[in-house]
Amino acid sequence: MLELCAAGLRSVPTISALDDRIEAGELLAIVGPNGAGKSTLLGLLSGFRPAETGCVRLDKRPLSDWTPLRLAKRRALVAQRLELGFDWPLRELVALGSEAEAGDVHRALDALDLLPLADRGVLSLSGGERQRAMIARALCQLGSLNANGEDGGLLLLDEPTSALDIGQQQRLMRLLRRLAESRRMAICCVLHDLNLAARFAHRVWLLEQGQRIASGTPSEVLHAAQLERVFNAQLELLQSQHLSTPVLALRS
Ligand SMILES: Nc1ncnc2c1ncn2[C@@H]1O[C@H](COP(=O)(O)OP(=O)(O)OP(=O)(O)O)[C@@H](O)[C@H]1O
Repeated sequence: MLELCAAGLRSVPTISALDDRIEAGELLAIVGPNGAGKSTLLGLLSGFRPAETGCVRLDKRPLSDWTPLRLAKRRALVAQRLELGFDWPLRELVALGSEAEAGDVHRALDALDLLPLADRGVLSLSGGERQRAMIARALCQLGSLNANGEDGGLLLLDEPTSALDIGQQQRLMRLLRRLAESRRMAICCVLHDLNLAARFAHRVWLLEQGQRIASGTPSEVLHAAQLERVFNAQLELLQSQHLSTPVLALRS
C-alpha cells in the first residue's frame, strides 16, 4: 500500500532515507525516545511533510500526485494535538469532511465506545473521549468500517493511547489489530508504551535521532540492551507463561 523509496527529510528535523513498504493487513508501531522524529516521520508517511529525498508512494503513485480529496479518502492522520475548534455535537464532528452516512457514524462511534456521547458537544468531552472521537472520525473519513472486499485504507496515528486508561488502551489496540487484519487496513501508530507495541504490533520500527535503527517483529526489536541504550533507562524483561512476548518493566 505505502512504499518508501529512499524517502527522507534533509531540513531540520531530518529523517534519514528509508526504504520499506507498509502493507494492507499490517499494524506497524513506531517507537523511540522524545525528539527522535516519530511525529516528523508520520508527517512524511502521510504526505503532510513532502519527501525531500526519494519518494513516498501510495498505491504505486507518488503522494505528490494525489489530489487532496482522493488522498483524504485513502489515508488519514490522527495527530498528537487535537484541534476541535467549534463545539460540534460529537456525531457531527465524526462525520465532518467525509461522505459518511448515519450508519457509518454509528458504527465508528460504537467501535470507539462513544455511542452514549453521540449528542454531546465535543468541547465537553474528556481528554480520552476526545482522543477516541478523532480516531472514530478518521475511520469515517476512510470508510474503513464499510469497506466491502477492498482494503480499508492507510491510518496513521500519533500516540493514540496517550490519554486512555488501561481498559481503553487494550480495547483500542485490539480494535486496531482487528481492523488491520479483517478490514485489510495498513495502520501505523507511534507508541510510547513499548508493552503495547510488543503485544499488538506485527512489526516495530525503532527510531533514534531521525534514523530508523531497527525494524522487525516486536521480539526482534524490543530487546532490553538496545532499549536501555536508546532510552537511557534501566529495564527488566519479565517472562509470562500467558503472554507470547516478554513484559518490559522499569527498575526502581
Ligand atoms: N520546526 C522545527 N525546527 C527545529 N526543530 C524542530 C522543528 N520541529 C520539530 N523539531 C525538533 O525535531 C525533533 C523531532 O521532533 P518530533 O516531534 O518528530 O519528535 P518525536 O519523536 O515525535 O518526539 P516526542 O516523543 O517527544 O513526541 C525534536 O527534537 C523537535 O524539537
